[in-house]
Amino acid sequence: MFCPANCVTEFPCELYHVSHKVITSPDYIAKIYREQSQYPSLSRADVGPVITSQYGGSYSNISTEWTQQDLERNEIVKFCRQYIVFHDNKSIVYSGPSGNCTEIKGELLSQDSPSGEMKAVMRECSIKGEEKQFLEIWHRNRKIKSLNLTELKKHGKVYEDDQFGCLVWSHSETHLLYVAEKKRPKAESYFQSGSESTLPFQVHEYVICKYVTLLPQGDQFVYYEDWGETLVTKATPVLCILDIEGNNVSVLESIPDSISPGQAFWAPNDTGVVFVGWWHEPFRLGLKYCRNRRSSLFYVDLTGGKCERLSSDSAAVCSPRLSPDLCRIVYLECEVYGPHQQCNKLCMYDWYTKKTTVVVDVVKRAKEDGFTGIYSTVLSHQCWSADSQRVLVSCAQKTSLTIVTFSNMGSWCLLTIHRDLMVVSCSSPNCPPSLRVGFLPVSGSEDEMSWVTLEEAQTQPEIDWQILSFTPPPEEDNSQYPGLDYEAILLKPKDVTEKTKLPLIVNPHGGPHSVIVAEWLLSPAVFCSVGFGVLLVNYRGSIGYGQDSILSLPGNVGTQDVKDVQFAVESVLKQGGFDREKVVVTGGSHGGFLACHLIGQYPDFYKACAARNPVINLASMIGSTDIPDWCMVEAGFDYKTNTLLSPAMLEQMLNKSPIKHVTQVKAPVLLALGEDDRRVPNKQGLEYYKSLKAFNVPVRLLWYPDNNHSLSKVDAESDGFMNIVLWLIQHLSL
Ligand SMILES: CSCC[C@H](NC=O)C(=O)N[C@@H](CO)C(=O)O
Repeated sequence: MFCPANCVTEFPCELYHVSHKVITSPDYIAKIYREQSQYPSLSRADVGPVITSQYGGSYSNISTEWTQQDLERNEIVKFCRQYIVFHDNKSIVYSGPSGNCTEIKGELLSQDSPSGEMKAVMRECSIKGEEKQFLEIWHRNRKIKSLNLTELKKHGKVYEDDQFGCLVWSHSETHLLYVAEKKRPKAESYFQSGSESTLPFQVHEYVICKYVTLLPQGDQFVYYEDWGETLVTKATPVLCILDIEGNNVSVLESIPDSISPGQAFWAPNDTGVVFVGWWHEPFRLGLKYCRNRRSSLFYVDLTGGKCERLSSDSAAVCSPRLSPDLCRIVYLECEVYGPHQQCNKLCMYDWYTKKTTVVVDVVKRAKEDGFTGIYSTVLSHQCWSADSQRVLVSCAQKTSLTIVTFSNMGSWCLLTIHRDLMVVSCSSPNCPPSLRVGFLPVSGSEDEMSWVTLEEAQTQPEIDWQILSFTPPPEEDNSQYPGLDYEAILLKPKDVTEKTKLPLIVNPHGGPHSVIVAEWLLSPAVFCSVGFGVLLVNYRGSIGYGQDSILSLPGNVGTQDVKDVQFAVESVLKQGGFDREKVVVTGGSHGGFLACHLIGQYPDFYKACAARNPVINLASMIGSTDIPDWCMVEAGFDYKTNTLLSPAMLEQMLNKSPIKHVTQVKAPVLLALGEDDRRVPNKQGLEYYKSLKAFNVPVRLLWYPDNNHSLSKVDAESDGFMNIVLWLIQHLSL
């Protein structure tokens, strides 16, 4: 085998180990990528009912779902694995896998019934080339029902997304609740309708066909507003109920026309349905990554059909979860508009007294206990302790993803909790996700938590990482929000000799109100294994550091965030170990905005840049993105749906944009754009591409058809990674 560091000696050679020269062989880099992309992520876990064996011991079955890139098939595969956990309801006696992995195909949604006796599956499959959706009921070892929802024509496609979608058993296990697109009347043209002679008669602009359905003529090309990035096929959701015994699907009609329902579940005693309703008037704004959309909790009574609002009508809510004693509902609430992700309140609605209390309030700044607030975008579907007294929330706490107080390093994500048996995914930048279980200790003894590992993960011995803290220099302090610190995660190859000077990749996250937590991250891990240092910066404005940090950024984008990143990089360079002549910057979306700002504002500092779907010009983006409010808020204005843009506002947006500095840019730029990006339309990247060309800056543009903002399809992600790493190697002359 040849040395991946491209020297002539036999591998592993001294050069590779001692000087940690960057691996430059594309084949070898691809090999590392392939290996590290094979570590799967945990996407879900369900705990079955407690079973008492004939020998008296108790056990629970745990079913887990994982996802993994399949580079050969060019798709993300989903598979499941079962485990058995023997316990005494307080501690685990014995545990282990109860079989091998099985790939899951065609399942849009699935849910076990509360007793664990049955399972419902929403399945999509192709029959004679046509996509059909089925709702299946499984009982023990057989499928007892398979309802062809497509043929039934009660509604359009079923919603399988995290925003609206659900598949929920009634407490009685007789009905199933789900969300689907509202049925659209098949529109006819005025000229190419079936045939005039077969149409019986015409009433105004409608045609009564077969005396039953109204077919609107001329509506064929009417625009349906959708819910934006990743939700482009979703416009008008409706709540649907299947009566299992009667094989009957009904669509709930009594929901106000001005709201779109989702995240539904059955009310206590199955008297009705509780759901989140998003207001969509005067028009829909994108929902993906946008927690700040006006929405409330509603209850629709199934006997009288009355629909009532249970929470404030001027807030944004999500993730309502009913307690095991069926008495209370907890949910997350935050402000409407403003930053897209914010610190949440954890609210609780008492079903019987109809009173709402705030369990955890917004945290402006961490107090002595260090708690920085709740930043989750979703609560685990099962998040209550068995006694309905405690709620478990996993959320960013600075750079850690933490479950309440149970961990300090790395990231812990609660997958589920059932009768106090918790299932978590646990990872860190040098260790892929492992699966652990443990019983929630009694209240007050949470520190005594002990975990059992069901699925071990291999620590990557070549990766070292640490969390760094920064205090901005006095001239960069924010006078309105003074004294805010921020952090970064630094990954570097292990066992580097003292003399070695590593190249450094700077990577600020997107959002900007998001965070990079210390979890397993594929690209940084591969960059590090290839021989780069990687600095992931959580500049002021990131979530997980208190609401004040978030609020410090709008109006200051392009300056405060840029300077925070630059200060972090300079501080790391001062520590030594990195080559200041070999610093490059990468980023996606707002991270791409920062990357392009950095090469414009520090033209001699960065030697190359790679940006995925970057925001380039706020003024030209506001008319085409699915979230125009983002452009106004980040540029420092309040958003109203009826605001008319003035030249002064557009000027301010332009002044805060990377395009403003394009004439200074020297670093060669690699752009990766998604053809179907609705969030940062590819015209943004194209605008930059043309400007760079005009100013003779080397630029290469990668265009990914059938990809949206995240460029996360397997071929786009893997091709993007290889192109980026080779672009950086080329322009650093490694
Ligand atoms: C109008 S696009 C604003 C940037 C975008 N924010 C929200 O969607 C962004 O930076 N997205 C991040 C994720 O938060 C990304 O990495 O795509």
